[in-house]
Amino acid sequence: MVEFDDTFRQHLRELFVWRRDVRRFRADPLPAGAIDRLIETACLSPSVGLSQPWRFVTVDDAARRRAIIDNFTACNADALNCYSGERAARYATLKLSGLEQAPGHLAVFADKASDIGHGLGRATMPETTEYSVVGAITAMWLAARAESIGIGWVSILNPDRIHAVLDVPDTWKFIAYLCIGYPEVECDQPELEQAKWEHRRGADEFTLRR
Ligand SMILES: Cc1cc2c(cc1C)N(C[C@H](O)[C@H](O)[C@H](O)COP(=O)(O)O)c1[nH]c(=O)[nH]c(=O)c1N2
Repeated sequence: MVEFDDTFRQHLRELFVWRRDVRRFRADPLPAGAIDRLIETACLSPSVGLSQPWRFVTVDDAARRRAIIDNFTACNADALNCYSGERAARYATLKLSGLEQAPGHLAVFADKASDIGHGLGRATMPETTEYSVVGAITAMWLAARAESIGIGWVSILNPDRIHAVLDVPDTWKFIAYLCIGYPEVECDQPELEQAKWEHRRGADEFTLRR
């Protein structure tokens, strides 16, 4: 039986507070096996019916990385066009990916066709497959921070294009593209908050009592 004491709980709380979405990476490479270790930790996550629907693709090929970066650039330009006035001006100043600098690139998919788990828990809520994968990504995000490794989630991408670039099975649904590396700075405040785009709100704003 493993027990966790107050000191551990304090550290765990700090881990949650100091985990960041990282877009600014140092150039130094990740230690050998770091991403594999993070994937192994992610695989300890809960999943509907123990289906483990997460599928990971490490992207090291320079041409594929370039194609992903080009897709981000195009999608980000489209996103900018959805804003106007002061909000557009502010959006244009945001750095919304570390794709160019990050030493590690990891795409994450949900396998919608896997038999693992025998369908348990998915009949009325097939979307629990995707929920399971997002949970695993969150676990990986925290595990990385515990090793001073930063992760940045990039969603300003076209899923069909990501499929084509990475040549993965049709039954895999694109969930996330992660940039992984050592952050330039550590901070306890989201970058979007520092940029005055949005601020973190307290739990009371999101909690109903019935
Ligand atoms: C599903 C999803 C998708 C994205 C993100 C997150 C999640 C959960 N985030 C990161 C997001 O902006 C960030 O988590 C919040 O701003 C809060 O900051 P911290 O994660 O606490 O640093 C994110 N950030 C970014 O710069 N580009 C992006 O495309 C995305 N996409």
